[in-house]
Amino acid sequence: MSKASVKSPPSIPSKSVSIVSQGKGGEDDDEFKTNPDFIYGGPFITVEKPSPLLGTSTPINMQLQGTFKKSFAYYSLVERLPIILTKVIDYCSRESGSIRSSCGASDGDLRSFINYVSKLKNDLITNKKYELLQVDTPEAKKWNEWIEGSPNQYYFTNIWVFTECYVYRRLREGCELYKTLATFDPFQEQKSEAFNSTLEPMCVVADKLMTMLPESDKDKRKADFVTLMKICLWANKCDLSLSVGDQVKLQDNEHTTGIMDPFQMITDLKDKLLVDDTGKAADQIITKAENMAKTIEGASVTAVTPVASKAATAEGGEEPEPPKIPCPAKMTIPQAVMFDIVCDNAGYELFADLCLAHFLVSQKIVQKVRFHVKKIPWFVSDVTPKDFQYVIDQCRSARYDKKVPQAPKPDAAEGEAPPEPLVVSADNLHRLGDQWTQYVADGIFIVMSDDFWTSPHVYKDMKKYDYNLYRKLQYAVAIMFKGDLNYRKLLGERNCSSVLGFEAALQGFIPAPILAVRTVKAELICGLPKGKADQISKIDPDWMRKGDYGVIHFCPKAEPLKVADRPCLDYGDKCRGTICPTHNDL
Ligand SMILES: O=P(O)(O)OC[C@@]1(O)O[C@H](CO)[C@@H](O)[C@@H]1O
Repeated sequence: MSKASVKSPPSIPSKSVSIVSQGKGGEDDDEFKTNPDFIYGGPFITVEKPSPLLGTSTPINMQLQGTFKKSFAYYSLVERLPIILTKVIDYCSRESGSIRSSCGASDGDLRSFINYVSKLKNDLITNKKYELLQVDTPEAKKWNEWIEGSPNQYYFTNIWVFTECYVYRRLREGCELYKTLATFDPFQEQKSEAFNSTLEPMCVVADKLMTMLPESDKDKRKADFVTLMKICLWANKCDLSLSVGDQVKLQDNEHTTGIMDPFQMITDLKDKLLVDDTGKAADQIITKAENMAKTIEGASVTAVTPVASKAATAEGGEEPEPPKIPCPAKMTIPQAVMFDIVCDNAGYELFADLCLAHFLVSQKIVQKVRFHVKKIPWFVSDVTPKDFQYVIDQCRSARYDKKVPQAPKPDAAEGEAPPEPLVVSADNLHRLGDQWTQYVADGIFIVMSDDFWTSPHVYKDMKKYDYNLYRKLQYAVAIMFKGDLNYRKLLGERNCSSVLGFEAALQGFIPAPILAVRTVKAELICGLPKGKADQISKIDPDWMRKGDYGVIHFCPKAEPLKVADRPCLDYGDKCRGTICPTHNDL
């Protein structure tokens, strides 16, 4: 069976880039040389400075950083991220005509953007100090506070996740600086190509999902829930940042049937699923959802309905004001049973998430699903609100037809008709796309894009930086965090012991029960049996860098939902104590 076409990074990081020193560093960095950034005793005399880098991998319990030259963080900063930026530059140069006409951007704007990205790339590879954002928005101001408050403000020696997020935020600023490029997504083309290249597995999953939607008995419902979590897991292989923008081919199992079948992939990759909490998660989420539904129903019977007030319309008539709900800061019972998905990649991975969401709604396990996406283009293929709409629209209109003739059975009688060919078509994909459009219109699928998801902060600090979002997450029956970046943030970007339990690894971040569904693409992991990590390292020393292995952790614990000790942040003065204007996301 051939492997996914994700490029394997070398285990020894490249030596092609020499990084300019900015601080005190380790002794064992033999290749480190500085550029002559000042002239001492004559021109072109190289000045040796102590290197800030260390020739080690990330020590246990340290946060991941480019400082450690044998780590994937270092390799990513020295090789992958510069390639991603170079591809943006190439794309803007190659497609300048079409970009200019679709955005209405001038040649000058596009050239300035290209220069901005080139400088950003140069600053990264030469380990310059971060620059502050220039755009004047409240969100950019917050970023500047975080940068200035950061104990280390250099690309390689700050925490890896901070630097990576900073680079994507800067890339965004490169667009924001030019009005005509304000909505330009430099990764749009790659995301569209990725979607088109996975139509076949989407059709296969759509066909099977149709059989999972009618109300089913307890055992089938659980089995289907488990299967869909695993479909979601392996869909996380489709990540264009790990592949530096190259298209990712899912595990190739076509040789068996002539069709790329994600369900077969679950069986094929069984041994690569290192932590499998799916059974426990399915049971506990279903039970919690049933209890929550009863509580909500009970509360709505006893609740005093707020008096429907009337507002004067311009014509002098009266119009009922939109319904009001209890202030989220005071509310201790959710308005609906909701499942939250903190999304990762667009394309096939988002499609898989939508399938799970559809299943949960159809089986009446939950009433709503909230999708948390990124407000701006992020880590190449992360979902933005536009991508969310794009994936649904493309499902509605996709064209796919494939007939695969099947070989006659070896024991077929003479003259027996050959088996029917296998047919893959987009018919069910269209149906799903239509249904999802309706779910969005009806507020059953809710798309949220809070700024926090594109901040550099790890999740144990969410309460401190975005209490409001933390509070909203508390209303969920469970939250599924997708992918590697979310996993890194869940674990605080810390190289904890691989045997540390998932709950302990979360360091107190438990707004609701958490389901982490991630293929392993960075050097941190928890919840493994003793000796397992070493055993896999012997088989493949680079196993944590390629997305070949996966984990599905579940932590059932959640912080109890009490009246908040802070005021309503969403509506400020408009919040009248216990009643707030409608939240469309609660
Ligand atoms: O979150 P995702 O899409 O699963 O992975 C994101 C990712 O590609 O980006 C990071 C480095 O850029 C790695 O940790 C990880 O491999």
